[in-house]
Amino acid sequence: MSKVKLAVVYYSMGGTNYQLARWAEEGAKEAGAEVKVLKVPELAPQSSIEKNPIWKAHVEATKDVPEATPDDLEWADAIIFSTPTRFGVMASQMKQFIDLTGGLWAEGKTVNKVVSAMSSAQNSHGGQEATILSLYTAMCHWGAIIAPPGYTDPVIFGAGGNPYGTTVTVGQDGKMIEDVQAAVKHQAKRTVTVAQWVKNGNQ
Ligand SMILES: Cc1cc2nc3c(=O)[nH]c(=O)nc-3n(C[C@H](O)[C@H](O)[C@H](O)COP(=O)(O)O)c2cc1C
Repeated sequence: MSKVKLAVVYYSMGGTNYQLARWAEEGAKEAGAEVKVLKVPELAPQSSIEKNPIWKAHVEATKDVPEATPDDLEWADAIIFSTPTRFGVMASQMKQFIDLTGGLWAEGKTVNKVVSAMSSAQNSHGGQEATILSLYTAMCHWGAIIAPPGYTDPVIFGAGGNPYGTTVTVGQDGKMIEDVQAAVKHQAKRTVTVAQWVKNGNQ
């Protein structure tokens, strides 16, 4: 059986979704996948980043994380997305990245990618599910196979119980107020498992 190739594609301003992406990487590696953690390209003007010390520090801390490209999606059997909730939908940086996959889509190369999504928001009911669904809507157009966690493991109940994908609430100080590490790792393992079925199921 050949190894599942997983791309964890994230956007983060303050580090939350970056941390979710790293936990997903750990979970997927434990499940035997080959993993790339990739950030989507920034769209905000440098002047906005400079005015926000937390944002500026995060950009600096993650400067060595490679930027995601459509080639990475072609490489991947599975993709886990992680994006902050922004006015109830995915961050524009993530949407722009998805919008640049039109060429891959036209060649039929987005079909049967196994996908799953995670998010964070400042309020416990601030639009997390809507954000994940905004990603899953685009995934239907890709012809991707959406692998939500559902309630496939008890850890989900201990992490806010979101069956659409792991989500976490961040306080005013930018720190996560729930412990979702185990839920993220479970979601990553499940994504790899489903991708394994799709990739090797006919062998
Ligand atoms: C422009 C903007 C819009 C946001 N919209 C929402 C929102 O609709 N609901 C919410 O609870 N939090 C909202 N937030 C807070 C972000 O979701 C929160 O800062 C983010 O999840 C932190 O993730 P990060 O550390 O990876 O950047 C918003 C933040 C910004 C900057």
